[in-house]
Amino acid sequence: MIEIDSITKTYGPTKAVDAVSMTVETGTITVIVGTSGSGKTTLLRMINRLEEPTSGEVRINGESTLSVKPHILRRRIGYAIQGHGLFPHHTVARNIGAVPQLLNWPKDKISARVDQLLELFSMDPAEFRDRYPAELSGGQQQRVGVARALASRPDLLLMDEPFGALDPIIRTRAQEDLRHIQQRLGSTIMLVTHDMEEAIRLGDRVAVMDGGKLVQYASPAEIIARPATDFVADMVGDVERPLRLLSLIPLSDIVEEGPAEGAPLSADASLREALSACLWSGRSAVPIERDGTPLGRVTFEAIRARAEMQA
Ligand SMILES: Nc1ncnc2c1ncn2[C@@H]1O[C@H](COP(=O)(O)OP(=O)(O)OP(=O)(O)O)[C@@H](O)[C@H]1O
Repeated sequence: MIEIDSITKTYGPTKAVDAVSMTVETGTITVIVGTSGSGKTTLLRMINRLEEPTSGEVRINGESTLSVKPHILRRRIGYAIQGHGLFPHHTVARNIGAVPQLLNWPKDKISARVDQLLELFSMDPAEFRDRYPAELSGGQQQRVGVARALASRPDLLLMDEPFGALDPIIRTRAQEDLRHIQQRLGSTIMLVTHDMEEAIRLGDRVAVMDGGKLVQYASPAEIIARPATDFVADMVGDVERPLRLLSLIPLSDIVEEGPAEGAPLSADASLREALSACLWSGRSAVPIERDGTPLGRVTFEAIRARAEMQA
């Protein structure tokens, strides 16, 4: 559990972060979202002490970060930033293994961990472990950057706009990968973005920052349904509200018996994805499966009925 206790950072007259308190449960994704200059990055960087707080404290599993030397703390906390920050002259394997190596893990354990992470990120180890960053696509570089941050099984992974540089399609894929991997590994992640869509898609909890203050800290559903301030409501935006709500509901909620044509969707996919599939292919229903086993179908009508219920 991460406890952020009334943490403040002032730069001269500017309160970059103003008495923010929040508790993050182990094994969850918390997304910090806000406009430019709202203090997101400063808040994140105070957690691994890349910035020292002016006042307040962060505790990780009960232990104050102030009682741990910053370089030791940063080995225990993964950090991934936009543009990945890979070492250009090191191979993919050496990049991913950088922190385990600092921690003196045995070579074969590092090697096994590198291969496991590459596989998790859908990159064949035989093909990719000896390549250099320049020999990867932008999306692959980003995945290696995240794999590196996860390599030593950190207590916590901090991510600052990790997908900011990716085009929208790769970005969605990268978000799905991260969700999947986070669930597999049970990691605790705090991620900064200015994109509310990303916050809602990824976050178990969403923290909305405005002018250095935490204005709302709640589940995505709560943020959408009951924005605490006009600022939050603006960030959520009214136009896409029904679609955003649909993106929170898994297909398993409304799956029914019966046939449907075409490519199946996973029961964990959202109603929004099923709606897109129906509209894109002109189908009135899509088949649903879980791990390859057919479960039934979701109909366009059922999605519409559910959207009306939510509105
Ligand atoms: N080293 C610094 N010296 C002075 N002021 C700073 C410093 N770092 C940040 N600030 C100020 O603190 C405020 C919050 O900055 P921060 O980078 O945390 O915002 P942000 O929400 O991450 O913004 P962005 O999305 O643009 O990165 C801004 O007003 C910024 O100008």
